[in-house]
Amino acid sequence: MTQAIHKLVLLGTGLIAGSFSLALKRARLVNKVVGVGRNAANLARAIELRVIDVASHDAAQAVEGADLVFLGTPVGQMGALMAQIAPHLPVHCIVTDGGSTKQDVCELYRQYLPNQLASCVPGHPIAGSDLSGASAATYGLYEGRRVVLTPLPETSDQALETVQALWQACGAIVYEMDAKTHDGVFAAVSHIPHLVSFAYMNAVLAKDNAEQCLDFAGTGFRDFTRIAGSHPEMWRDITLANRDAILSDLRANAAQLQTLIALIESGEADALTEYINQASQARSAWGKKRSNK
Ligand SMILES: NC(=O)c1ccc[n+]([C@@H]2O[C@H](COP(=O)([O-])OP(=O)(O)OC[C@H]3O[C@@H](n4cnc5c(N)ncnc54)[C@H](O)[C@@H]3O)[C@@H](O)[C@H]2O)c1
Ligand SMILES: O=C(O)C(=O)C[C@]1(C(=O)O)C=C[C@H](O)C=C1
Repeated sequence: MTQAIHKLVLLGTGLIAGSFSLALKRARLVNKVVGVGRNAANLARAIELRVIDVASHDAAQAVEGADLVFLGTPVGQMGALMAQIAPHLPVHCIVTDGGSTKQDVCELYRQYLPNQLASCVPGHPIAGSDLSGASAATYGLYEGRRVVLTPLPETSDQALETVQALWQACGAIVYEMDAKTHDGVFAAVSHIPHLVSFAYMNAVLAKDNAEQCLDFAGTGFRDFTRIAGSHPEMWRDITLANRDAILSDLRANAAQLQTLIALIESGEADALTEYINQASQARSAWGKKRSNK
């Protein structure tokens, strides 16, 4: 059982940070939550929904007296926020984040918080949705879900153990990974599916009868494109931050499409069946394995 946090500050009060706050409140592990944001209506809604207790537009002032800071903005905003809070962070305050990419965020900790690295714990919850803002925050978002921490060599055992225990109190299962491995894995199984879904959606929109196509779209379309409705700024930042791994995997995906085109052009039915069968078996096995856990 970890000690309760007296003051938690959310830098960015949206789905990810808000759900962290709600889960910790439910576990009675936090006394006061200050939410920092750019959007007054979102902050007002966060107070209404009890996601936060106090709203602020001033990150530097908000972190005074904090014992935990959670960065919950798109990754492209995190450097500027770290720079703002650096001179105001209490000595033992732990700083963590929920950013979807980790090599860039680790580099930002080094650049902007060089004297506080022992208290910095980069992290990434593998849970979320296509919805955003404080009103999308839910108590149970992290229950049974994975969280990957990518500690810096300087991160202290005490800071790491505290963040691990807080995520566990949210119901999450915590793993550790180095940041490069993390970014490679999540390029393949998170970033590429989103980008392919955006590209596919745009391909449908470019058709002459796009409206008619969308009108008749069924559950296959719905399942494949849910994530195309995700937040543009967040996905722009992820894509630019993890450029190399994403480009390499996007090219591999384009090569698969070329293989598929060649199979269809040649009319090789057995080879086409085998191509689809390989994917189908692997997806079914993944589904069974996950539902057993
Ligand atoms: N959505 C997901 O499925 C998911 C999953 C895991 C991790 N993440 C990561 O978590 C982070 C937050 O994502 P989210 O889904 O909660 O987004 P969100 O849009 O719900 O919340 C982000 C909040 O940050 C605020 N914000 C942006 N720039 C700011 C700034 N400079 N100062 C103060 N506030 C600012 C926005 O107004 C918004 O309220 C991102 O880094 C994202 O990559 C998202
Ligand atoms: O459920 C969704 O909508 C998500 O896309 C969540 C999802 C993902 O699984 O790819 C998105 C981004 C992350 O950083 C982590 C989780």
